[in-house]
Amino acid sequence: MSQIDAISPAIPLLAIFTDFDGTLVELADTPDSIQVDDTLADQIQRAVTELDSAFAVLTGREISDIDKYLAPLHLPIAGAHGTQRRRADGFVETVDPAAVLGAEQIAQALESLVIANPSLILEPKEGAVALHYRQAPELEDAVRIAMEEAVHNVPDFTLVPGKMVLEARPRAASKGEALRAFMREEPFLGRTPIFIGDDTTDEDAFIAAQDLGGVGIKLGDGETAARMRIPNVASVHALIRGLGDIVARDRDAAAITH
Ligand SMILES: O=P(O)(O)OC[C@H]1O[C@H](O[C@H]2O[C@H](CO)[C@@H](O)[C@H](O)[C@H]2O)[C@H](O)[C@@H](O)[C@@H]1O
Repeated sequence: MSQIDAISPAIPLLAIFTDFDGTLVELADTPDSIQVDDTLADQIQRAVTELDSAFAVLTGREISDIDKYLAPLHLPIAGAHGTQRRRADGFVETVDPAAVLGAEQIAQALESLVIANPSLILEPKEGAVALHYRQAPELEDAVRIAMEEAVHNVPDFTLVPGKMVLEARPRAASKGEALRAFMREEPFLGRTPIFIGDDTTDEDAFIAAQDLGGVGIKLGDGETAARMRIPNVASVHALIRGLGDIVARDRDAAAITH
């Protein structure tokens, strides 16, 4: 083996993108009752360091939510299904005012259904809306009908089904578009993207990662465009640790050889 072979990276320079709920943390009964592993922020920080900060979260939650759960980290994040975006340099893009207004109108239109059915959870976000029926699965059809009506009056919005939730977001925003935007910028530029997710709302980002020469990794069962699968949240944590280990090993090997 030549010296060059000995120090060449075992894997290409990677950019890691990951979903949050159901991927970095287990699903819970309500959005606020998730349990975040005490070591998660440290594990991610190590990967961030080893990957030269090419690590971002693409989530349906708002950016502020992820900051709270992953404190003290302040990662690049696409929030509210790509409606919000904080770049790696910390700059937070302005959310389209039409999206903010549209989401407010949709949330308002759903209020009477939620008042009549307190087991539903309405989660208004900046530029998107989630209506959760995990506590009342029998209301799935009522939720769909109400959401369709609400979105009908706000034409630039579309509905995306998630896990026991129906969400409304602007047609122009998606996790796939967010991944593509990050990949045009440092420190992601030129790297090979990996996106890990568990839900139908992650499909756009699997496709985007694969279009850009990378790979989508789907957690769990279900039809998917992702080329790889991973069984559970614990395996996602192990993968993130493992990728950090490989990069560190390559760097150390290169340092010894030089
Ligand atoms: O894109 P993600 O990071 O996966 O976020 C998707 C949605 O996750 C949250 O809802 C889901 O998780 C809740 C907590 O486990 C669960 O109770 C709910 O049934 C799930 O749909 C979050 O509340 C939403 O805002 C996100 O869009």
